[in-house]
Amino acid sequence: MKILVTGTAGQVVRSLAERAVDLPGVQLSAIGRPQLDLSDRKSVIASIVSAKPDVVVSAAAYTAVDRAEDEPERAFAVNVAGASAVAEAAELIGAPVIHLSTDYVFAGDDPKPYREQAETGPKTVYGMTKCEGERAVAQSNPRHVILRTSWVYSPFGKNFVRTMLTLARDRNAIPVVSDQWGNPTSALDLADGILQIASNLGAGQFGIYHLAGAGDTNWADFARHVFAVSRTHGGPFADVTDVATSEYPAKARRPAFSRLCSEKASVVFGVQPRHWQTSTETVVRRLLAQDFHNGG
Ligand SMILES: NC(=O)C1=CN([C@@H]2O[C@H](COP(=O)(O)OP(=O)(O)OC[C@H]3O[C@@H](n4cnc5c(N)ncnc54)[C@H](O)[C@@H]3O)[C@@H](O)[C@H]2O)C=CC1
Repeated sequence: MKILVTGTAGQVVRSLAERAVDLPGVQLSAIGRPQLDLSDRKSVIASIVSAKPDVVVSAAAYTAVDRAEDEPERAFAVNVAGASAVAEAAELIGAPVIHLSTDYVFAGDDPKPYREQAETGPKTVYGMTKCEGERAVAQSNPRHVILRTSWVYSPFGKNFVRTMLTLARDRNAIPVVSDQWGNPTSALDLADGILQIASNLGAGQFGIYHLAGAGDTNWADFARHVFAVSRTHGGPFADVTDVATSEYPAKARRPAFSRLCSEKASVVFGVQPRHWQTSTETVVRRLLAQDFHNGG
């Protein structure tokens, strides 16, 4: 099976590349700028059609949540028109598309874990682009799996776990928001799930799914766990001070509740995400083993 992933540098694509290496019968390739630029429809269609994969994973996106508030046109162009072009290109060659989306499509005011059919109501430009992107993908290719995930971290690129470890090198105490709740998701676990879905995808299974780490937490407790693991392994650690969202202004409003219920993906595809604490341990250990403060 030939899997083509959009983007070459993102956390999810790098995790997919790593996890696919040992999978028999799977050939995974990644394509990003300049050959495939989501803001240039022609480049998207041409590069995907010429690669002729069996499955397309649409992982590249405009992911700068705060910056999107200042440049909505660019964010919409990439996350709606770009995502739509990826799905359309897959449709042209008869391939299904697995498209990554986010908890930001929800308003974030419901403490219960969101199920797939829950009403969307994004509060940020990024969330609006991803929400509209989902609709565009579904319209462009009926053979789609829209996979919403949340709080992604990994040994690669910029993410919360790397940021905490980097900050702890120079500080004894770090203020972290404690009133936003969600499911931290290791991109490595997400990659395993995506590969499992890609290998088992059949008629009747297309649609929207949630796939996030098991268990939930808030950012402050997430940071505490990162430091507990890091300390055990001789890495940097700091005291975490609880901070309210209202004391920590950001351009884009963060959802208070981002919990995703991943039961449907588990029932339909047999995908069982690991507990976030277990996966955090794996990622912290890997970050400590590399030069983590240099951006990965
Ligand atoms: N990082 C997170 O916490 C979460 C991410 N997601 C979604 O998961 C997917 C993957 O996220 P990550 O790997 O964490 O993102 P990332 O920010 O690590 O990587 C994004 C990738 O998209 C590429 N890209 C950006 N603009 C592009 C363009 N115009 N043309 C081609 N490539 C372009 C970048 O070069 C990069 O390789 C995205 O769809 C994102 O919206 C969903 C929920 C949470």
